[in-house]
Amino acid sequence: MTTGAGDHSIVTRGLTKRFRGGQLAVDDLHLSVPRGSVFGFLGPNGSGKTTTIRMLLGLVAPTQGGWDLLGTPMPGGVAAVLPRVGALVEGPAFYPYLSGEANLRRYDAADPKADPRTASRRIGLALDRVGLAAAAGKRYRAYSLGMRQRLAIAAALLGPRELLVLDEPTNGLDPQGTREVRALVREIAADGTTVFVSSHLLAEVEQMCTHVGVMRTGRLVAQGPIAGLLGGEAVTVRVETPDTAEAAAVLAGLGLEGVRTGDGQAVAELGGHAPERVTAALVAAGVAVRGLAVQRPSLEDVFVGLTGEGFDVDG
Ligand SMILES: Nc1ncnc2c1ncn2[C@@H]1O[C@H](COP(=O)(O)OP(=O)(O)OP(=O)(O)O)[C@@H](O)[C@H]1O
Repeated sequence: MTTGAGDHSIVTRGLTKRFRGGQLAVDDLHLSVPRGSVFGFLGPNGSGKTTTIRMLLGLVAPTQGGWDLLGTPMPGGVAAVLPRVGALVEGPAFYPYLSGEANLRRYDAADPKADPRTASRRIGLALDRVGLAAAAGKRYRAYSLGMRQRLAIAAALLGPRELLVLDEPTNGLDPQGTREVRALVREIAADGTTVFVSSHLLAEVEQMCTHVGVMRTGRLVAQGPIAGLLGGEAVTVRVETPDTAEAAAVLAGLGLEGVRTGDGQAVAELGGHAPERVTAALVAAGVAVRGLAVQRPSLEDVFVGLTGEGFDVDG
């Protein structure tokens, strides 16, 4: 199926960045971020995520390649498009002794494109959107880590946005703050804003995103809907038993594929078989079943399958 530019919030064509020292930070990137998606831009530290985001926002010039934001070729369209894009790349510096609201006022006043006549309304909406309306008058220094990051996201939402770009928004947060930010990202997406969010945490992307692009040393090794990437991996059934040969025979007899044994286990691809039928067949054949587990593929399995390497899942 071919898709028009209007279906995608971000499209890049061979986007490449070589720094002056010769470092190839981003290498021939072809990204397609569908409108309405929560797109997880996943990769270990140093894989080129921030450099890509900086190029997308026109903060650093690519060495090669082109890109569209919201259907408009860049960098020519920067002035027209950027007001419709919210971004959190390096968190804005907030004043500790000012309230959240006063900080947003200062931030907004420093933006020459922002209309001061609508500032109060826009600030109110942004605070409300990130769940800080009740804490708007509190000093920033009294905010929790999660509240601080939500205020930074509010700063990116001081106008109606079609696309929100967040660079590692949960970095440095405590577990509570991380949960708050993840929930907020999902809410913003539910409002219809496309969210492009970078992360080095597989589990986070798996929980928060509909789509993923996987970076490895400057190259995009996979992209697409998470469900599609996971769908390529088999669901397996793992039987713990002293009778591995008998169990394997039962699994093969049921028509399961990829049957293998070892280490007190018989393993096979579950295919379309119901786990309860498999269990019943094993028991009926007199196999001593100590345990039976159905393992669904995770994004980590997909990642390891793609790159042959593990991933720093815990950050
Ligand atoms: N201004 C620069 N000059 C030279 N090299 C740079 C510059 N900025 C980034 N790099 C290098 O480019 C590579 C990609 O860095 P980048 O910050 O884009 O990765 P990242 O995936 O965002 O990682 P992190 O999460 O650690 O920021 C790294 O090897 C980095 O050292």
